[in-house]
Amino acid sequence: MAQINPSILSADFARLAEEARAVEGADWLHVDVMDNHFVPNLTLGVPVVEALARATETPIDCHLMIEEPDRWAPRYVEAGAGSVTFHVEAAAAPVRLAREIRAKGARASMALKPATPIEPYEDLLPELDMLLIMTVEPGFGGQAFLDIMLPKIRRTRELISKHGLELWLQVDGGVSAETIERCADAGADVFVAGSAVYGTDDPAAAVRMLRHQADEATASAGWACAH
Ligand SMILES: O=C(CO)[C@@H](O)[C@H](O)COP(=O)(O)O
Repeated sequence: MAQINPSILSADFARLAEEARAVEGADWLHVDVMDNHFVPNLTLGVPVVEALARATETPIDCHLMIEEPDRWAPRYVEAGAGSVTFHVEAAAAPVRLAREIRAKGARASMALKPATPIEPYEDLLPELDMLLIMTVEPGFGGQAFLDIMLPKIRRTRELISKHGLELWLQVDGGVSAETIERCADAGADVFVAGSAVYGTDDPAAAVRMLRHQADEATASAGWACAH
């Protein structure tokens, strides 16, 4: 079944605990950490992730858009994140970092910005639990989905199949009722959605609707999710 991870970046930051609970039933709560260096925006850090982990039963999927992830990612596992994503463009030693995240008890995930190809990282895939393909330039919610990322999603799904991996394939940016089916058809199985969930009157219903759309598209495409 497709996983839907609402992005807290599109929530009301003055009511974070309430907004986190508004999407219980989602698979993971996606938490965007931005440092104003790796991306031109500043959001939240370790203490807020700790507070969110206490506030909701939904596991935390932490996306680090920061410099020096080798130094910081382990702190987010300690803060309670069940999955930690670092950007390969920022990591000094991605294999060592993925192993450290796993050793500390979280799922290890690596993200690629739109201009970063997957092919140089084929040999790293067995070290990961999830690969995140950004479908917008990281930094802000509410941007338009980049259709030109669909071939990269498709090629990544082929690599996952070729190596027989159970790696999850996440997409993030501009995912909505209008775009989720194309992502699922191309091979994504984990979908981050910010404005398409928190921009509605009923975030929990939006999660269910997106999941249904993704599942239908995956079934027609004929490949099976690893979860
Ligand atoms: O990482 C990011 C942005 O850099 C995302 O997680 C956004 O928060 C997604 O928001 P929408 O594009 O779905 O509104």
